[in-house]
Amino acid sequence: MSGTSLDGIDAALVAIGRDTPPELLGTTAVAMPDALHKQLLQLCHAQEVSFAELAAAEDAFCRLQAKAVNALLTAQQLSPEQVQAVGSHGQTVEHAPGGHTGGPAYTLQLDNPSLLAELTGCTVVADFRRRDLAAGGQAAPLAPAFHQALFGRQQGEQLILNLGGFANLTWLPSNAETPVTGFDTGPANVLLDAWFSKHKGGRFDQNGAWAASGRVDPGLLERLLEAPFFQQAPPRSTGRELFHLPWLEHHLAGNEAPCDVQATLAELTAISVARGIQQLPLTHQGITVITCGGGAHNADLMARLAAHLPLADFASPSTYGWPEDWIEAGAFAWLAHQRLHQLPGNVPTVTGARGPRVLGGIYAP
Ligand SMILES: Nc1ncnc2c1ncn2[C@@H]1O[C@H](COP(=O)(O)OP(=O)(O)OP(=O)(O)O)[C@@H](O)[C@H]1O
Ligand SMILES: CC(=O)N[C@H]1[C@@H]2OC[C@@H](O2)[C@@H](O)[C@@H]1O[C@H](C)C(=O)O
Repeated sequence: MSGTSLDGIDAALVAIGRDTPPELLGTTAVAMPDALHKQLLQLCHAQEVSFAELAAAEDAFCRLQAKAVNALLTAQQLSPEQVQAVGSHGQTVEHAPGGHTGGPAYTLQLDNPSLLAELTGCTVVADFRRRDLAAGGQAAPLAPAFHQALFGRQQGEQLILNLGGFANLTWLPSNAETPVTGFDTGPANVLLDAWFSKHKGGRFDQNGAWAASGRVDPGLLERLLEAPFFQQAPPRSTGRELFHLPWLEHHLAGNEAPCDVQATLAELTAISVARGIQQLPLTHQGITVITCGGGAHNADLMARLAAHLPLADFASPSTYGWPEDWIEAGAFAWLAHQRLHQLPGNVPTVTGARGPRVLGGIYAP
């Protein structure tokens, strides 16, 4: 798994049984080298791109994935034959489930599952999003089905929040008749990372310390919250094509202190997540929010969220044997398993697809 933050490849070894929740057996993270990070970031925002550039980025990305998989196999003393399959999400570089200017809907993940199969000797399952899109869905978020497999056996309703580059929610109601709900709430870390990198250098604002040193600019916050995405009803998903640095800069008056902008961006994430949660038909507001993704490590962001949701209780998925950084990688292992067993991977009430669909294609070793 590599998410929208472009911070690296997360490889998770997962045991999936029929009657037990998926179990995390081992993990390996490989950081994204600066050159590849820059290359992929440029592609995400490019107006024009050559096939050679696309191929070069995809190749480098795929080789990094293979490095992560092979390191995990070595660490776990496993041969490729002992692994049923590798689920490869690929790298999202553009996500346009509504199409652009009247064009067809698309979502683009750079990936080369054939090369990954060749470099690892494993069966690879890939291209998870496009079947949901073909069935009229948003192709995202896909994690809710996995959240259901992982947390759905607990008593009562469950709420899962992912704070990655973008934020998404999954609500598992206690009543099996009530449909599972899930949607993207907007940016989580993507703007925080971009603004931090521009003004301070480095990839991210450790623990949100810089944001915590600033003051929220209410005018700027109001202007940012006017983005049509925040008013959109689910099913909804988003990405870097809506929320990016030039979008932020367009809303600046020009005289803001950079740390105040950072504080405002953190507040934007917290408010948009809180509003998403407040829209859910929760049976009680004192719900436990299982929080995963890198943003769970950002103390400033978590404090802001707690301030907007005073009755909620924030918990780590570690309680269930899954530390916050491994849920998404686990989701794509589980989705690969679903594909191998011809089982659906999407939740139509989440993505808006016409029905359950078996997601992805299989690439033999
Ligand atoms: N200690 C920390 N303090 C502040 N922020 C952190 C910390 N650790 C991680 N992050 C944030 O989390 C981000 C990475 O999160 P994660 O790996 O969940 O994103 P992703 O999987 O790429 O995103 P997505 O879920 O959108 O695909 C970093 O870019 C950074 O902004
Ligand atoms: C198109 C795409 O890659 N979307 C990501 C992104 O990152 C978070 C959020 O936006 C979510 O919709 C999705 O990722 C997770 C893994 C998902 O599909 O559930």
